[in-house]
Amino acid sequence: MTTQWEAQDKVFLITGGASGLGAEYTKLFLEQGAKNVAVLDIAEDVGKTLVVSLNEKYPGKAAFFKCDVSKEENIKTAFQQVLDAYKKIDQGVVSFTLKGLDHMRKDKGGAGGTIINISSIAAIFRIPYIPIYCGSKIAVLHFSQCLAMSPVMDNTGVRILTICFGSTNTPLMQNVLERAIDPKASEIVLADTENSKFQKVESAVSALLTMFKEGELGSIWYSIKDKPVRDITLVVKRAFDEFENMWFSEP
Ligand SMILES: NC(=O)c1ccc[n+]([C@@H]2O[C@H](COP(=O)([O-])OP(=O)(O)OC[C@H]3O[C@@H](n4cnc5c(N)ncnc54)[C@H](O)[C@@H]3O)[C@@H](O)[C@H]2O)c1
Ligand SMILES: CCCCC[C@H](O)/C=C/[C@H]1C=CC(=O)[C@@H]1CCCCCCC(=O)O
Repeated sequence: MTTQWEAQDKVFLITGGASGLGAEYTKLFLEQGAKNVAVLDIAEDVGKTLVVSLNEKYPGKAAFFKCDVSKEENIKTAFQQVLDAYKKIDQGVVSFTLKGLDHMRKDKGGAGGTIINISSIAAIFRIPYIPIYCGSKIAVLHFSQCLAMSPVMDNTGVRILTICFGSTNTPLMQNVLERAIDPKASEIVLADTENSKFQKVESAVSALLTMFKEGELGSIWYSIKDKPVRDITLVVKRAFDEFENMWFSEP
């Protein structure tokens, strides 16, 4: 029987938590009984407005911390502010893995818990008009995959999970045509955008919750087209095993 993880009484830290999917995870974990949720985001006004509205329903449970996750100093400062406010962080969503891991790992006095990294189908599909985005998303996937391997993670008590979402209806998907790297790409983008079935935000959020409750350390999940979330760890592992076996089989 799979262990069921619960959000009840846990402290969450969510980067990019002011809007889009991050804001929905914030709401989700409060609904699930989180003790506190720290929302980190670069967008101060949006983040503050969100926590004001959440605190009406969950008094004192949500707080906003301004943080640009592309800046190491910002991450350090925001982390310290969250720890000063809540004393610990035991669950985190997205892109702060090494800093988060350092605070959370049991072998360094942390509370253990879960780190969820948000990847994308752009990590496992080759999409020619968004190469930088694809590169960054496979980096998230591979970073998480390597980090979760034995023996490095054996004593940390931290569960690393990764999810690959397909197109999901959030602000990220607005004005996409303007963001293709090349004007020649626009037609392909348009066709792709029209053909691809954007899933509902609720489907992505429900997928994330299932993964949070059931996911094993190092597992990788796939959520597209409003379908039930799937654990794709073995599929990804098989691909990498094949390359590694090619290397090991050479004399
Ligand atoms: N929407 C999709 O189709 C989709 C699909 C797969 C993966 N994803 C991933 O899900 C995550 C959230 O996407 P979304 O669709 O909710 O996007 P979004 O644009 O709606 O929201 C992103 C949030 O991140 C914040 N942010 C941006 N740069 C930041 C920075 N440097 N520091 C701190 N905060 C920053 C923004 O202010 C915003 O609140 C992203 O990692 C995205 O790649 C989205
Ligand atoms: C030029 C954009 C074209 C988008 C159409 C594409 O079929 C959609 C891809 C989304 C599917 C999952 C994602 O993560 C993808 C989200 C893509 C977001 C791309 C942002 C790129 C950027 O602004 O740097």
